[in-house]
Amino acid sequence: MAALWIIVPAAGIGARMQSQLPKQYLPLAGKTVLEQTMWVLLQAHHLKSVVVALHPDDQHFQNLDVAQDPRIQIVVGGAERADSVLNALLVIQEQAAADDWVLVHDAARPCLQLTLLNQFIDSLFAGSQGGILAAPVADTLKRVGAQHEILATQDRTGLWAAQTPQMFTLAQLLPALQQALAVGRQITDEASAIEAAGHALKVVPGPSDNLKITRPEDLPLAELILRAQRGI
Ligand SMILES: Nc1ccn([C@@H]2O[C@H](COP(=O)(O)OP(=O)(O)OP(=O)(O)O)[C@@H](O)[C@H]2O)c(=O)n1
Ligand SMILES: C[C@](O)(CO)[C@H](O)COP(=O)(O)O
Repeated sequence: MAALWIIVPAAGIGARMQSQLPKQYLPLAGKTVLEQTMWVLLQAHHLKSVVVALHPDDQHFQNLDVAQDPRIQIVVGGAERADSVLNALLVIQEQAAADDWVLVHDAARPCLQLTLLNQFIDSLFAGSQGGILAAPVADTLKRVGAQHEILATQDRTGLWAAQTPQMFTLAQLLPALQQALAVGRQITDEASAIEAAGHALKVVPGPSDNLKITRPEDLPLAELILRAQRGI
């Protein structure tokens, strides 16, 4: 029976957050951002293990209660998010079965609802095609220059904003990511590598509240979302 491995890229420095602490360790609804994310992921269907990619200098994770969960493994992250994911995949490859699945979810997306996570997993698990959560773009998109001048208004027909989780078979994801990085392709999500490798994938409509905490104003919004979701 195939199993699910989860990768949590958590090795970023959160520069856009402009905070002393890396954003994954900022307080959120009584815990840290990362703990809120891990609380959901550790309840995933078919879960075998969660591999968390940490910054080489991370001194925070070891102090979290969740770090004691025996299903969690730690790997050193890389220079870019894709490098962190690749490092985790190489650890998983040593332990996984050929038909196992890998789900990647950003540490910075703590508002993913458990019911949605497991619906997403169950919708893909019995098939062979991977998939991503995404939401159709709702705003008019402008291409803006360095002086904040409008360069063009982009046609947003058919444009969706990719989120995480993104889930693919290990057999597809590892070689696709290795190949994309080897040729210097700009990889900002796993689907980019899968697309470049010519694999089909499904887009599963995701909610607009599955936000990625990126800038300071995102944290109070995430607090409101989580407290509303969990009744805290
Ligand atoms: N080398 C990196 C860079 C990012 N990430 C992780 O990838 C997720 C999404 O990346 P992003 O929101 O860009 O986080 P940061 O890179 O920390 O933010 P910034 O770009 O503002 O520094 C985050 O959970 C982050 O910790 C990672 O594991 N390894
Ligand atoms: C993976 C991702 O969250 C999908 O939208 C996004 O690409 C991460 O980008 P970042 O610049 O690493 O935050």
